[in-house]
Amino acid sequence: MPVEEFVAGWISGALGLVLGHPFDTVKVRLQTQSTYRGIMDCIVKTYRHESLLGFFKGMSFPLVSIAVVNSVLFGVYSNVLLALTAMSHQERRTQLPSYTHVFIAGCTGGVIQTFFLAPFDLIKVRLQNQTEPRVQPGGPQPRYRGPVHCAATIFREEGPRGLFRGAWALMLRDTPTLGLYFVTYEGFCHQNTPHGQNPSSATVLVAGGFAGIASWVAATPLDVIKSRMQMDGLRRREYQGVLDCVVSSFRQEGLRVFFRGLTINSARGFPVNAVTFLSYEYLLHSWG
Ligand SMILES: CN(C)C(=N)NCCC[C@H](N)C(=O)O
Repeated sequence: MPVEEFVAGWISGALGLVLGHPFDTVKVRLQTQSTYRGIMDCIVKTYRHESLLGFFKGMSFPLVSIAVVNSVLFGVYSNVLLALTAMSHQERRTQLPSYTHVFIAGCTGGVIQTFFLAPFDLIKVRLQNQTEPRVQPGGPQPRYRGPVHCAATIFREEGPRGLFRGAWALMLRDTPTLGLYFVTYEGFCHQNTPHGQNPSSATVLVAGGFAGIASWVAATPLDVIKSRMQMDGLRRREYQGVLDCVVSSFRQEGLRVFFRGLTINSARGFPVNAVTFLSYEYLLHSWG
């Protein structure tokens, strides 16, 4: 099992995360809180109330975890594709495997990375939704004092299964969309690269960006449900499950609720994944 894909996935995922975390914080707040009138209102209030640091709340954990998650995602994808097509990463650069095999490998990576992502994503969402300004001595203490305290508090108050709250919604969100993610990337690279050559850096950047947009547009409806399921259980349980959350959200807020965060997901998805794929390809090429 080639290890370099896992390491390249680790490094490229961390680079993409730092670039995209402020977008992600605004998105999560728009999806789970009704106090903001829109993206700009959320950005202005967050900056005014919490300074620039407010946009980076909940990032320390994902910086560790996204590296692991991205490592698992790219490593599993690449090795499943190797098993399906008997083509190495380098061979695949010049000879496109079937879209079916790419989709299957992407979905497999999506399922497996969920097990690693679920607890970390839960902690990220819980911390991102804490809108208190930086703690002043004697001021109101936020519920969670940091990622480790958040994990310990969830474990104590909601039990070990509490750390996997929203995991089913996360798996339903990520499995098909990660298949689409890799199909979009591989297809765009193949369509825009002369036969037998490696894609240029510009092609990889644009292909990665489009893959990010395509996957996040498809993922946004379940992304909203996932975030709401993760915030459920903080006080009294509001939802009996994913389907109940979907029906209840639709009944209360209409179809538009499933597209909350779509703009910001798309705006974030392009640069984050352009950087992720470019660094991933660069690292594998340099380790060639
Ligand atoms: C749920 N969806 C759509 C995805 N996970 N798409 C793959 C992009 C992953 C990347 N680390 C990012 O955060 O954009």
